[in-house]
Amino acid sequence: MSSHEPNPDDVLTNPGDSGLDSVLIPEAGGVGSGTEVLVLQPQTTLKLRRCRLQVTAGPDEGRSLVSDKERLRCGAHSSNDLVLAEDRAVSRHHFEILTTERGWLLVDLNSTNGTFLDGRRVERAYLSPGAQVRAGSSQLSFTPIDEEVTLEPDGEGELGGLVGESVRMRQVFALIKKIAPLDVSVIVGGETGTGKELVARAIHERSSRGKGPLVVLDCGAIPPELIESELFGHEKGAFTGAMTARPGAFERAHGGTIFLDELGELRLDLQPKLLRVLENREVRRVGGNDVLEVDCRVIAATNRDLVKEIAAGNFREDLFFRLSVIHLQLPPLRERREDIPLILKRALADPEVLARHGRKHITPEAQALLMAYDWPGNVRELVNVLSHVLAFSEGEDVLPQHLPARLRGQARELPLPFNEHLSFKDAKEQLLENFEREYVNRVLSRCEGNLSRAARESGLHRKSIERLVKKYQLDAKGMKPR
Ligand SMILES: Nc1ncnc2c1ncn2[C@@H]1O[C@H](COP(=O)(O)OP(=O)(O)OP(=O)(O)O)[C@@H](O)[C@H]1O
Repeated sequence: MSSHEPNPDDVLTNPGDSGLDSVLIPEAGGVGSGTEVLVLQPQTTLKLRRCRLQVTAGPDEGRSLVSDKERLRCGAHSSNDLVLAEDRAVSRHHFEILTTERGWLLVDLNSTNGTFLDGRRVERAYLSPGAQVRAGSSQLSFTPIDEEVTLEPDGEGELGGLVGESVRMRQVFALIKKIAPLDVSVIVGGETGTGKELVARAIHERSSRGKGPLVVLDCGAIPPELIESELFGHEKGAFTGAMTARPGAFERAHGGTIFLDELGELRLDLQPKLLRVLENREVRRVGGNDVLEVDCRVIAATNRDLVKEIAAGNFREDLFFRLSVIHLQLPPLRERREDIPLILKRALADPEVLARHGRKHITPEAQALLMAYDWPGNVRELVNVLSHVLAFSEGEDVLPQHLPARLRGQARELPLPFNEHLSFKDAKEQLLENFEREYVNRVLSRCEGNLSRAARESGLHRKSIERLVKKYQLDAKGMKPR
């Protein structure tokens, strides 16, 4: 795996930090030593791990493969990723290359004639760039390819059910489009109701597995004693109540994607079992003897800070490492309030809503209250409030009095959002920074990213606006009308 050179303008932080969009690029040594989290800002680059395997001599000379798979198999059988069909001395499944936390691991699959690395027979060995592998009469050369992709906010204000025109959501859309075709695991973080499941669906639908199944398993909602059989399935009579055999979520997701919601709730003793499935791509049903091969992409969601959970001993670092090839953090709604009008507009234009409630209009006063509220339940809460309002408001106009009391109460006396647990100086500094960021963001959005106009309207010097834009890494360009 490549080492990541941070750009001086990048901000390094923890994935749990207040909803910053982030791409996590695990480094050798794992979470404790050197894991970097790169805050995804406009024009931030995303590093992708790929490798090339090329047959340089032997009957299949000229064949090659570029892959981003976590496990890449090579052999004579057609089910391998790289098929050496002509070489009679190659076994059906000869060797595989695994992406591990320490690098690319070459593993011989009990081949008849052995696997050789740089001339020496090996069972397991790490590959370095340019390594020469021999299988049967074939010589192969291995090259890691680290691709850097620049991610700019997407031009669209929605993607697969997700709505949002804020720079941060459009960055999320760009990231989804980029990573969907890659067959890598993803962890989606974010508070409850921020759209983690929608992200998983969008990734699945845009991947090569999109026509296959998407199996959703909520690790937090299943009784602890059933989770193992839900994940891996069970045979008839495996435990009291197992009247019939049942395939588990992994088996049902074969050829598609498994979405493990609330991964942070998964019991510690089950975590090694999950890791084993991910590494071997095989499951054994509870009470069963047969080993079943499963081929599915894993997307996991959590609203817990898994790095903190690892430090507290509640989550296994190796499992986290395995799953977090890409870590996408969704921002809470209160940090992208500018998305609220579009979410409301889309919801009101929904044909079902129109058929049931007719045309509705949210008055500017009601919209101001909706924009001022903090939405601890995020978009889910917003959608719920809207359905409540539609059910109880008569006439076309939605007025402030139609909104739940908690929204009206908060706007009357908006508390100063400071943290009293910090020292006075630090709390004041944090409050000021939040104010600066929010103020400049709003002025720039209003002025469609035009710095001179924003300077005029705010009474600030253009240089000061530029300094603040840089300090908070705001995307003035991305605020242009689309
Ligand atoms: N950006 C968005 N645009 C439109 N609707 C959204 C958006 N984000 C979430 N929603 C809606 O909010 C609700 C909750 O979304 P979802 O289940 O994906 O959230 P979640 O983060 O997985 O929640 P939880 O952590 O509680 O499982 C759904 O009704 C979904 O359609």
